[in-house]
Amino acid sequence: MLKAEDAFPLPEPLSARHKDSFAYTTMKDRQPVILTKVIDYLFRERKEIAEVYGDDVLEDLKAINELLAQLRYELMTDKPLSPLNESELPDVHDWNHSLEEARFDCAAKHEDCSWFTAPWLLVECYLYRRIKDAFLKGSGTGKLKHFDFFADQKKSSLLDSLSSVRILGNFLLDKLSHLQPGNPDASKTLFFHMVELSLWGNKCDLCISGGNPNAHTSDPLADLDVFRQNILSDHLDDIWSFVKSSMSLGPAEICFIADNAGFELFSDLALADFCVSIGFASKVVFHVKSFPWFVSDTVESDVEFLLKVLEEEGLCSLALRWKSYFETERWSIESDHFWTLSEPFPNMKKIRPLLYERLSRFRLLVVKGDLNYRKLLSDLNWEHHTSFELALRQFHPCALVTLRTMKSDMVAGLRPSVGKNAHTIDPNWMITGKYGLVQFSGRKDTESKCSV
Ligand SMILES: O=P(O)(O)OC[C@H]1O[C@](O)(CO)[C@@H](O)[C@@H]1O
Repeated sequence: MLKAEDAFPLPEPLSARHKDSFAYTTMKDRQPVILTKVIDYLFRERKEIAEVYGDDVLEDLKAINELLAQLRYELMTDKPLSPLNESELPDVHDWNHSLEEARFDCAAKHEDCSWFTAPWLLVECYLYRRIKDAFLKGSGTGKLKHFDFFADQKKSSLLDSLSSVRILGNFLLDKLSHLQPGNPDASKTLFFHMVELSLWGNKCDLCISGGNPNAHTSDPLADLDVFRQNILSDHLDDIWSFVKSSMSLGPAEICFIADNAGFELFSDLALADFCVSIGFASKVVFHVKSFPWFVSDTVESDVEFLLKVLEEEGLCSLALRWKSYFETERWSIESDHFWTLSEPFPNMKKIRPLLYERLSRFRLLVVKGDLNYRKLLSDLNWEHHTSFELALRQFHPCALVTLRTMKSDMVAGLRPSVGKNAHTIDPNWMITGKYGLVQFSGRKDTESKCSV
C-alpha cells in the first residue's frame, strides 16, 4: 500500500509559530481564557466545593490555583515546555517521550521547544494534562485529585439543550417502533439521518466557545435539510454499503471514539441504538476520556448524568432502554490513556499496541469530533485534496468513519474545488463548525488480528 511518506515529504505539523494561523489565535487568545476560567471557577466555588469535600480542601484549592497561575504564566510568556514529573497516572513516560521528540525537532531549528514553537496538537493537549497535574499535585488531602473541574459547564450545556434532546429522543423512539426487521433497505434513509444528527451534534463544544455557554437549542431534525449542503466530503453511500454487507455476516461489535458530552453524546447514543436496533451492531463500546479534557469531552460520569437527566426530563423509556443496554453489557464504556496523549492515531500501533489490537477487533470505529480528526490525520498541514486514505498514514485497525464539524484549519479528502468554493462563501469556513465531513475508510490492516 502507498504510504504518504513514500509519495511525498510529509507536510508540516500545524503550529502556533505561524502568526496568521488558527493555532496561534487559539494559543494566544482561547487557551489562556479557558485556563483563567478554571482558576476563577475554583475560587468562586470554593465554599460549595468545601461543603461537599470538607473544609480541608480549601488549602488544596489554594495550592491548585497557585499551580494553575504558574501554568498560565508559562503559557502566556511562551516558556519552554517542561517534562512531567512522576505521577500516579500511567502516561508520564509517553508524555515525556512526546516532549523529548518535540524538543529534538525544535533544537534542529535552533529554537526552544515552547508553547508557540512546538506542534499545536502537542501544546494544546499538554495544557489539559498540566491542568490535571495541578490537581494531582495540589490536592494534599487527595480529595480533589479526580475532581471534574469542567463538570458544571458540561451539565449546564446539556440542560440548556433539553429541547433539542426531547425532539431527537421522541423521534428516535417513534422510528425504532416502526423498524422493519429483515429489510435493511427500509432503514437506509433513516440511517443517513442518524449519522448526520451525530455529525451535527459535534457543532457545539465548550472548547471552541472558550468555555462560554454553547448549547444545542435548535430543532435538530429541521436542521438536517439546511445543513446537508454543508457536508463537504460525504461518504454516506459507502458507509451504508459497508453496513449492509456487514449485516449479512451477522451482528458485529462497533466502537465510538467519543467526543463531547451533552447533546453530542446524546446524538451518539441515538446512532448507537439505531445500529443495534437494525441488527448491524451486537455490542457497542464507547471510548471516553479518563480525565477532564478540552472542556466538554465526555468522561464516564457524563454518561451517567445524561441518563439521569433523560429519566427526570420526560424521556424515561429511552433512559431505561439505554440503562438496560449498559446493564446487560450490550453497551459498555472503556477508556485508555492514549486518548489524553498528544499522539496522532497512526502512532498508536507503536505506543499502545494493546489498544490498537483492541480496536482491530471491532468491525467499525466511529471517530467523533474535531480533535479526534486532527489526531487521525496527524494534524499535518495537508493539501485539502490529499486523499483521505493517504492522510490516514496506515491507521487501519478496522473500517472507520469520521464525523467531524470543521473547527480547525486542517482537512484532507476534499474534491479540488470544494475548499475554494467554501472559502468564497465564508473565509472562516474551516473553523466555525458550520461545515462537516463524513469520511470513511473500509480498509483493514491485514497484520492486525480480527475476531469478529
Ligand atoms: O470537541 P471537538 O470537536 O474535538 O473540538 C475541539 C476544539 O478544540 C480544537 O481542536 C482546538 O481548540 C478546535 O479545533 C475545536 O474547537
